[in-house]
Amino acid sequence: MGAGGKRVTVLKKKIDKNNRAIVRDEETEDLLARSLQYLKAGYPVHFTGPSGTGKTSLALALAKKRKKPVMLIHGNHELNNKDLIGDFTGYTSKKVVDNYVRSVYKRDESVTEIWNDGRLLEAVKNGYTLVYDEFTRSRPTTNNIFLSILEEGVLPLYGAKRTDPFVRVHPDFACIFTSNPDEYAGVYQTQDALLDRLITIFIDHKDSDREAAIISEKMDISKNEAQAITNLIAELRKECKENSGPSLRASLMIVKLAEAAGIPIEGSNSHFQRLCIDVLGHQVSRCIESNTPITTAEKLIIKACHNMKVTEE
Ligand SMILES: Nc1ncnc2c1ncn2[C@@H]1O[C@H](COP(=O)(O)OP(=O)(O)OP(=O)(O)O)[C@@H](O)[C@H]1O
Repeated sequence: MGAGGKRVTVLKKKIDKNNRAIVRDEETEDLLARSLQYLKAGYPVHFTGPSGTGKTSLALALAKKRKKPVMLIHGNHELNNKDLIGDFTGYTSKKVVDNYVRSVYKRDESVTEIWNDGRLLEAVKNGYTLVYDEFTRSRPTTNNIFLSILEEGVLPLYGAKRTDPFVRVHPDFACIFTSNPDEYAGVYQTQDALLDRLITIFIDHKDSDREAAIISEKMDISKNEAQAITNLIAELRKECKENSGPSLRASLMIVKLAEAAGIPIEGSNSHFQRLCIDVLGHQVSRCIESNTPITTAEKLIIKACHNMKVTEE
């Protein structure tokens, strides 16, 4: 009891759940510091690794460290030079009719095309930090433009009907790429010339202790509950083929959904098991070798739930 007989309530640390900032443990800080040095020296940095390991979050955190405006591009098959460099988007017309002197009627009409800078041109011209997320999803021919930027320091204005054939890259311009190695297969192998010019850092799944520390800091659950969930995920990941399986993203989803539905973090609870199957079932079924992947995945998840232990604080 507190002073005056009143019960003193100890509130858990208030966490802003909408805060998208990453939790920076020592290894993350070190990685960001090294990457910043590479950017400062003029080399583009490329984070590659399995899905959900935090590549995009890291790229954005690194970009923020440069304290320059950040431009974000998502790689996709449809992306083309017009999106990157810019395009004419229409016309403006100006008409002046001069009838001041009654007998004289003068009509002056001009039409101008409206040009809109593409995202890459804007970033290159103004020295922004460009984050090119999942760049291997774009066609290699689209990404070729980066070779001129990185090699010659110019952005060619292909087909832009502009008077200048190119724009010089602003000295403050920097580029951060992310990709998932699974997506290099097939046609994307031809991105090798570009990959050769990047400092590529592999971002793997963190061990369950690091993941638990991130979750307990980001979400309103205890360290031990977070640890129990990341252990469960790590156990399932072991069943998966290399570099696949559920990620930190799945752990975060389970915590968020359990909290929203008032489900306790308890492996023996049937609602918790159901939630885990919904969040993890499909992903686990795709990463294991089995003739009946869905049933096997469900069994593995239930087993991992039964093995789950939340140690007392
Ligand atoms: N250090 C961290 N601190 C807090 N949250 C993190 C951290 N790293 C990753 N996350 C969270 O994990 C989830 C996945 O991160 P992110 O989207 O950056 O991964 P990714 O590797 O880019 O995934 P994908 O390849 O699927 O695009 C996000 O919800 C992100 O907020």
